[in-house]
Amino acid sequence: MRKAEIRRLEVDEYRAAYDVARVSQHNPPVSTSEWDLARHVYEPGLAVGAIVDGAVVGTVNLLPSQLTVPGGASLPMAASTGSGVHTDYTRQGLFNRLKQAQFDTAAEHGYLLIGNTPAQATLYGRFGHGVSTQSRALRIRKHEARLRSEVPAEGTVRLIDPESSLELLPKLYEQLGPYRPGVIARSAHWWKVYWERAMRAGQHFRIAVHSGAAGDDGFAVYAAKDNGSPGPNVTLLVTDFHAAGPAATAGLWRHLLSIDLVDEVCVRTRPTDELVEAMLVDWRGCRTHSIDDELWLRLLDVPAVLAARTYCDAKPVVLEVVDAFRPANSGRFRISPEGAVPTSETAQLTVDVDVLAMAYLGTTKFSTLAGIGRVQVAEPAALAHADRLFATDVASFCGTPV
Ligand SMILES: CC(=O)SCCNC(=O)CCNC(=O)[C@H](O)C(C)(C)COP(=O)(O)OP(=O)(O)OC[C@H]1O[C@@H](n2cnc3c(N)ncnc32)[C@H](O)[C@@H]1OP(=O)(O)O
Repeated sequence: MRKAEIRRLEVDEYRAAYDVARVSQHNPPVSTSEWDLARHVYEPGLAVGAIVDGAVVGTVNLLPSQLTVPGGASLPMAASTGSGVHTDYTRQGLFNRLKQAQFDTAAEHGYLLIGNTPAQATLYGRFGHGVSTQSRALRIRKHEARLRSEVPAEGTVRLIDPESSLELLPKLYEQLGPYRPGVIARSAHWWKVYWERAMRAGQHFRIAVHSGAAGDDGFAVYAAKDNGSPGPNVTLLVTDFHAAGPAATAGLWRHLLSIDLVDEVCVRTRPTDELVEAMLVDWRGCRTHSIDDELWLRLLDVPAVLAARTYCDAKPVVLEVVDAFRPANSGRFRISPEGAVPTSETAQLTVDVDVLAMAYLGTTKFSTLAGIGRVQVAEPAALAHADRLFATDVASFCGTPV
């Protein structure tokens, strides 16, 4: 078997790399018209390829972003996208080598973390990625979904046309800011690749924008799906829903639940602590379809990432982090309400770097992870302290596919 060279890709190799990733996920090669927008997923120096005889046979890529962490800081994060290896080259260690090169590339460009929403849940743990946010998929039966009278009815909702959304949505999303831990920045390129491309593909999206006293403060994107029932009624599938505050959230729900000729409203990703059930006269009108893994994080610089978030009031804990894939990233830290600093004290708790990713945004407790054997516990009392230190006021939520 010919030995592959692993290296950064040149601009004229991006399209071939994009096709490797697409074909590995059973999609046809990109058309020329689609490529015009899809090419924006590539930024100079961030794509890596496995090359055999001058051809790309495997690839990984990064899209610049930022991650909101507890306390409100935004950290430089690169979103991992466009990964794949040609079927005739799989299981020869290429992806292993590509991931090493991807992590080096991200670190050299100053990214502290990599985030992704992977196609396979069994693949990424070995490379140190862990589930850092979870989201809830909901199904609401429209005829049972009368809102309680106490639900805020302040602002207004207007529909905007897809063309105006190209300018308005990116501005509005940015304006919403770091409103929850887990929210990530969407670059101009993200909007081209993920929004403009879907829109230009002819899908009939409707876009509702909520305005409160201070202006636009939330939006929901939805499309009607034939649900096979007799008659004109459809299912509304909400694919993108962001609102910074309770009034905007309530206003957008009010709009979605008021649309005629609808049997049910399905929303793919909402924060796990949003209690839509309690907004309804009939609690059971809203059902959880699933709780899903959402953003997976790979902490590339553990000291910097731990130092960047705030911690709640609790006794300090000495935490050891083991990174088998990037050993220089391992270390021991004293974590207290004042922050996280390296220490040589004896570790009370020890975790792998993917386990730290699960706890980092407050999504999963150390005590839960210890119960399933993912934390080495030298001092049991430290588990409750770690749970409190890493807790967040609101559930982390991303709501952006990458
Ligand atoms: C958005 C995304 O998530 S893209 C990533 C998922 N992409 C796809 O699934 C597309 C189709 N598949 C592929 O392109 C390739 O098979 C990949 C990317 C999944 C793996 O690439 P390969 O070059 O075959 O992986 P490689 O040989 O380096 O194996 C790396 C490690 O992952 C393991 N592995 C490989 N594929 C899988 C898998 N599907 N599930 C679980 N583990 C896997 C290997 O056993 C190996 O483990 P080890 O280091 O402990 O021995």
